[in-house]
Amino acid sequence: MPTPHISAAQGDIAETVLLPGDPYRAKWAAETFLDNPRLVNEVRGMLGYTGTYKGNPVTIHGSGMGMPSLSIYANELITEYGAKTLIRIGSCGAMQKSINVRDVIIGMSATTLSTPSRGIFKEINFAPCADYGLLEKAVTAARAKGTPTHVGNIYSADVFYDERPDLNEIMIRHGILGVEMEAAELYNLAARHGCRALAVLTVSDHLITHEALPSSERESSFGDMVEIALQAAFA
Ligand SMILES: O=P(O)(O)O[C@H]1O[C@H](CO)[C@@H](O)[C@H]1O
Ligand SMILES: O=c1cc[nH]c(=O)[nH]1
Repeated sequence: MPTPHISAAQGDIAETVLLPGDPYRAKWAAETFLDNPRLVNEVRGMLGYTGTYKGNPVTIHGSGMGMPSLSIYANELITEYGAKTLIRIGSCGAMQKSINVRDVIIGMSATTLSTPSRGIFKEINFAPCADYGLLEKAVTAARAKGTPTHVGNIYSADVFYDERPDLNEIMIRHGILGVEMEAAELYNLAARHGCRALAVLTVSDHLITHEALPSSERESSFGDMVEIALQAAFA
């Protein structure tokens, strides 16, 4: 049954869903890595494609930017379309000197100031964490590809233009690898609904060195991340 934000028919969404923030990354990844990709959603321009990877059905669907947006799509994909494995494929800013632009960061856990789940967790400081099986398979796939990869705690921020530089300093001092804006709520929702979730991120810019990936190089750098996510899902 179509939802307020997804017009796909039942059966048009695969149990495995890759979630980039950017709907055009969904289009590019589906057309580059899937066999027979077809458009299954374009409500509000949030593109979703379903195809196969090595014979396995996969949907690649935009999540939009930020946890409230991701929450809408992940909720509908899980509760109305039966998604079981959800892997975010996103960009992030590096927060440690040992990490370089183009490296991959896999989010073992995700620190936040708040999430859309705050209302139900109340006094509980729930620790959003990745599915270990997916994480292990993603690490194996990344090592096999030779992609420089870092695994650990990430920061899912509520704002891109942060007026609190002291927060980043505290995150850096506590070993946070990188900052992005969706993974924590994806992990919360996966825990609530008995799904598997993981965030595989490509470093697009560096909060300490201020280096940034030129837009001309983004696609080729993001390709490793997509392949790592697909291999983790089906290993
Ligand atoms: O590249 P995506 O997947 O959108 O991820 C990152 O980029 C956006 C901010 O520019 C946020 O969504 C952040 O999480
Ligand atoms: O959320 C994000 C994504 C990329 N780079 C950042 O600094 N923040």
